[in-house]
Amino acid sequence: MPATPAESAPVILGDEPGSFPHGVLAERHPAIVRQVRAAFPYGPEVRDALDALLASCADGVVEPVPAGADPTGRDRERWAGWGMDAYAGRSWYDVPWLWAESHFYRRLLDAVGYFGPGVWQGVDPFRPAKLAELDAPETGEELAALDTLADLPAEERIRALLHGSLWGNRADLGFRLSEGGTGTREQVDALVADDSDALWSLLPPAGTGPTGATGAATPARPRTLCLVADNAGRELVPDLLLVSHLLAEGRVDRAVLHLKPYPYYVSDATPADLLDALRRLAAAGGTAAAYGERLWNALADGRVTVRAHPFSCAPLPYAEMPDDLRAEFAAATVTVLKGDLNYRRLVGDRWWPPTTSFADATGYFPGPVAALRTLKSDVVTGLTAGTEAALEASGERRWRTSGTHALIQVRR
Ligand SMILES: O=P(O)(O)OC[C@@]1(O)O[C@H](CO)[C@@H](O)[C@@H]1O
Repeated sequence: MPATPAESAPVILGDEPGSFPHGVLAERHPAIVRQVRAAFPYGPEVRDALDALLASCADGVVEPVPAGADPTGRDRERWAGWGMDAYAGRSWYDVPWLWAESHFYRRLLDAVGYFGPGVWQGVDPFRPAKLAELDAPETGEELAALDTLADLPAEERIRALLHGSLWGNRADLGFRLSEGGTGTREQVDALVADDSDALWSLLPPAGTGPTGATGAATPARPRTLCLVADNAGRELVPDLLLVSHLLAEGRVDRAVLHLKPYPYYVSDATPADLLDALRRLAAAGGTAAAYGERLWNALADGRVTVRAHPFSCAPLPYAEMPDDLRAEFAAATVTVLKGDLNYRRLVGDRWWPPTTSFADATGYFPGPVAALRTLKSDVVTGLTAGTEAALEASGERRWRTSGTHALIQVRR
């Protein structure tokens, strides 16, 4: 029997040396600052600001967003609403880890002058890394492999596309900084939970209606997929292929792509990254270009829309989402959240017992919801006791954080 979520599951902090969250604050963040410092010929002012952030990573504190720090002038107010007053002046290590990480990316963008005014306004500090990945030979190979999909039976084809999108989540540039590798470490094709049948029951092919939780057919209405994207490049590309395929099969009539309003967690996809991905699909030729063209047309005629909601970069769980976002998700046939960070925000960044029911943890979500995620942090719910025991017995100590395992979880 899965456990029921207890409000008391402790919120994850980064205060325990040797833990994964502590390592992110103490090692990953400084590595990111150094990478950004080397990415562009920033002048002395930016370099000094980056050095100050680097020093702060070791023993600094949360600092309020400077007044007028963004062109809209609303960000300071937003951060106040997101808990800044409670956390300003406290150590990075003593506030919720999710909050500290999000604050780090906001501080980094301030340091590089992203919010301007000035020459660096709007320049994505992670763009060189994102483009290198998009233009890497491996990306070309993955896109060329798409040509062979046509030979597969329809069910296998869509499964391959779903798994491409799922495992594309390993393409997380922040994660690779920590792993110190190229990301080519052998992928253990291990799903710790697989509710893909439930996902397809929500999105059956055209002409067949979706079934409700009881299995009964639900009345026909335009089917809308909300895809809350994660990383750009080698994750966004397979996400787009999946969306294009779902449109082609009439499994969805519309899609809303939720992207980040500004660079975040190194490689999270922004609207500019979407354009780069479409460009890459077009350049690939063959089947990939055809998939890309279909998506281009759907964007042009409004069947696919793009959102970059400020809450997408909020340091809070989705349980605290604002009403306008709640209404959008409520109207969707299903909302698919990609990746590890979205998963943490979906179920709450807490030390849940792994057998906590996913349905209960996401019970607040305003409509059917699915998570496609490789495991890159300690949070996990919805495992059976048997799966948890097998993982613990496997001898693979870092099954929660190494990205070798993945899950497809659905709450209808
Ligand atoms: O959301 P993503 O791209 O799948 O992963 C984000 C990530 O790399 O960053 C966080 C640590 O910084 C963890 O949630 C996770 O390991």
